Amino acid sequence: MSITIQSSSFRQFFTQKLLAAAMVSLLTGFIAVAPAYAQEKPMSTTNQQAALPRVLLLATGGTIAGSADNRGSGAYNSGAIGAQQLVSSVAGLGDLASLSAEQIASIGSQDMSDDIWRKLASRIQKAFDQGEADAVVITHGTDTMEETAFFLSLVLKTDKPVVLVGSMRPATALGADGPANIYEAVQVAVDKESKGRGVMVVMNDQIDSARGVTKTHSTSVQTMQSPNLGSEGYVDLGHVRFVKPAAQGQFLKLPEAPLPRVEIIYSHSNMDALQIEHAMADKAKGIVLAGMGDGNTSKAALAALEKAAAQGIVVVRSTRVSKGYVNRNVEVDDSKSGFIASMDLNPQKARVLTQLLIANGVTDPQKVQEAFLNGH
Ligand SMILES: NC(=O)C[C@H](N)C(=O)O
Repeated sequence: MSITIQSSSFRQFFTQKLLAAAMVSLLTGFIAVAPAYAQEKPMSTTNQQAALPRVLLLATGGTIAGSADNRGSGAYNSGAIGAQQLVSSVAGLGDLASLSAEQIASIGSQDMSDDIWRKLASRIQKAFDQGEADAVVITHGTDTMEETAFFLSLVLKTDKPVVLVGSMRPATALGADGPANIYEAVQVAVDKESKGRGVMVVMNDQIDSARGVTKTHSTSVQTMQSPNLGSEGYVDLGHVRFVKPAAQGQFLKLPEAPLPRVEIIYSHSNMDALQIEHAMADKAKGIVLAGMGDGNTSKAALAALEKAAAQGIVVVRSTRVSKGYVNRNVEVDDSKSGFIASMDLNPQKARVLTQLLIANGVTDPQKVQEAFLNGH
């Protein structure tokens, strides 16, 4: 909205300049209005365009780009609609920003890969380093959105906003949530207060940090939440309202793909050591335990994990519980066993951080633990 005011006040300013030029010309006896107009007009066009922030939209697929033959059945193809079509389907976007769109991938985010992460990270870093964009918006499936967001937040070196957005209903659905989510994502991306907040997720009027956010519902549009850290803010009837101060986490160098092998092992009653032994035999560089409660598991599994840690495998205790921290040395003696407690990070995010740390040569349990504490 401020852009509309700026452009109309510029028109006022321009009209005044034009009138002034005409009066001067008349007074001096020269018909100089036309040259004055010719001089001023290109300036006005350039300035109006310059007033709009430049947003680079990178499309990766997901339900937000999903298309269904039958509006009622629930079945659809993820990633069927291209970046340009997505952008042009959202009325009013052109008033918010000067947008350019690129297709990075066309997948359901269940197929997200290290290669696409690298592509995304490199493209964004280049766009910022070369001054091509003031902000980036990424359209992405919701299944692994939290992992991509967290990965990017760790490897991008910028204070410019990066916003991930998705939807729970395909673009062809009645009441599709994608267009409103894209509009709000761009609103957040161009908001002055978004600078220095790192990577964010915007969906269903809510703004969440890359570190805090997780998918909490398999089908509802109100799925993205930050159970441990709380939301960063809201988009409230067109107003972007942050409720937390800006903060950015740690930076790790972008490694080559594929990232080191780190397995997530889900804990359950009557658990033996078999899966852990398989991970060790498969040469996993790290194991993240999706433990019970505060990151617990059976005696048999614990003994196997101790063996893994003794062999130099990075062992992180997280939890299968959807809310709460995993703290050090509660029911498990992490200091004795060489384990790392995941703190606020769920297993899938603990895996991303562990992979990046190992790729950056950080494997000492104490150093890994420090990295888990950094930025939460
Ligand atoms: N709502 C979604 O976007 C789910 C979809 N499977 C995806 O992650 O691509």
